[in-house]
Amino acid sequence: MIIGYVVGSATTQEANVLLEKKVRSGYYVTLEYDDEKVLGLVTLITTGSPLVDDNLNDIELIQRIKQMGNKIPFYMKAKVKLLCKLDGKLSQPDLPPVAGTPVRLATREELSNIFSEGTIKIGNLIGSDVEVKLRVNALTRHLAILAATGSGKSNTVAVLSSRLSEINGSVVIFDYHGEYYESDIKNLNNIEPKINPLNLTPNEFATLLEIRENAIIQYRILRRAFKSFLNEIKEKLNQSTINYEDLNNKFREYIIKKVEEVSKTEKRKDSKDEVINKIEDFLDRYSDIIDFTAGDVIEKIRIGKVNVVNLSSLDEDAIDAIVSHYLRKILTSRKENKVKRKTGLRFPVLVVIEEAHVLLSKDSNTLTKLWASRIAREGRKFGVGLIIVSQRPKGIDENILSQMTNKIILKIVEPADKKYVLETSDNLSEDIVEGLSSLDTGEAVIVGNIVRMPAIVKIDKFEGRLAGSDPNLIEEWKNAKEEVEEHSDVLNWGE
Ligand SMILES: Nc1ncnc2c1ncn2[C@@H]1O[C@H](COP(=O)(O)OP(=O)(O)OP(=O)(O)O)[C@@H](O)[C@H]1O
Repeated sequence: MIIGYVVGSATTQEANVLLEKKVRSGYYVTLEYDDEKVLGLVTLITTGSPLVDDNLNDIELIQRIKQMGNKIPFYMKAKVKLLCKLDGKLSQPDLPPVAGTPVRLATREELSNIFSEGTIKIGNLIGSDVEVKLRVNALTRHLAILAATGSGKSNTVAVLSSRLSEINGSVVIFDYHGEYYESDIKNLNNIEPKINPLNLTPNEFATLLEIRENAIIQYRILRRAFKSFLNEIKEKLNQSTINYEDLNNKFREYIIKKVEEVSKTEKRKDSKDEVINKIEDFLDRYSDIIDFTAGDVIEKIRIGKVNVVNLSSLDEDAIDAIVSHYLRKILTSRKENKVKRKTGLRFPVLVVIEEAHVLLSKDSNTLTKLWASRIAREGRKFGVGLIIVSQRPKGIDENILSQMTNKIILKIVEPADKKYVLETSDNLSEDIVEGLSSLDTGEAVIVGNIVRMPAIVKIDKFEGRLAGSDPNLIEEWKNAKEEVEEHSDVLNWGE
């Protein structure tokens, strides 16, 4: 069905179309010219009138035209981004369309050949029943899910991760707000956020204490003390002269005693004191995640599951400690498996980091950012993919965001966010980014190797229940009031 004709000047990237049928931005069209069929994407719709144009300043003239019962003539135009030739290879158009070239809505078959070739369905092209299926193997080149608050990030994560688990995928979600932990996502595997010091290397423990390797004396003291502690404990455990619960209660005392011992040969006392302060501080802040009875984090990750680490009860520093520890263990364990085959994590993992503008902030050096950067650089070779989620893209570290080859971008309104997303993406164009403000909830632009062409998609609604959604205040007040009235003899909340 012809919807209009090319007018004015055009390039191999873009053409303007005078419409005779109504369409909305996000629709796909085809143009046949130069013996080729070219796929286009409507990125902007404008209207105007040859009679009542911007120069008209006389309101009475309009009123008189309306009073004579005449309709004011108007036109609708579409800006069309030329995507590719429908030649199987989806190559770039060699020539622009000339004025008068007819423009048709792309057919279901034309669109299915491009967008329905992937492995897992994420939704449908906007305004159509053409399924959009993602090419899952491309996820090792990482993915960013970006959107303003309330636009559908969590829904997208839930749909994506549950469908990945249905094809035996292994996803680890660091659940910042506890939304997935209590949800009814299929194949859910909840993991308690614990770290067992016996599974830490001295370097890891130093990193958790934020003792950097360039703090040479402190690092040396801690490294010696922790190694000596590990050797002694492992010996006692072999002789079963100590139990794990006891360790949980006496860890602080044991490790500080070791620091005192190894520091005897050190000239500078202040370094020892600094190390003890960092240990005290660490255990004051992280005591609820240190657990000698906890197994190795890698052993808790299951294949074909959505492995959710509930971080909602922890503060930002503890979250950083846990997430960085997991990232480090996952990357090193996958490397181990690649080299030794028989040991280490035996399957690829996709790791979802929410609140990426906090944990991967461009303005701070979190422990998580250190390892997320390594995974962004090296993870592809070892089957570790990052999926970062944020409602404030401009707060994310530029190097990390620019390595997220794939993007699912829902509604973004803030100009600074849009500009930053455009600057850190080499597969997004200005006109597509401009259109982000007009997306409705659950509508997204998907770009990168996970799709063959930029896709404007209505993401499927997650069938299950996600926790963490906004509380129903009226409902909760009503229930609480009824409870007080029912038990007024024992309860006197808020009276
Ligand atoms: N694809 C969709 N189809 C229909 N409704 C959707 C879709 N995605 C999200 N919603 C609805 O929009 C609301 C917000 O969704 P969601 O919590 O996923 O957004 P969010 O960006 O994660 O929000 P926040 O930033 O607050 O976490 C929810 O009520 C959800 O049901």
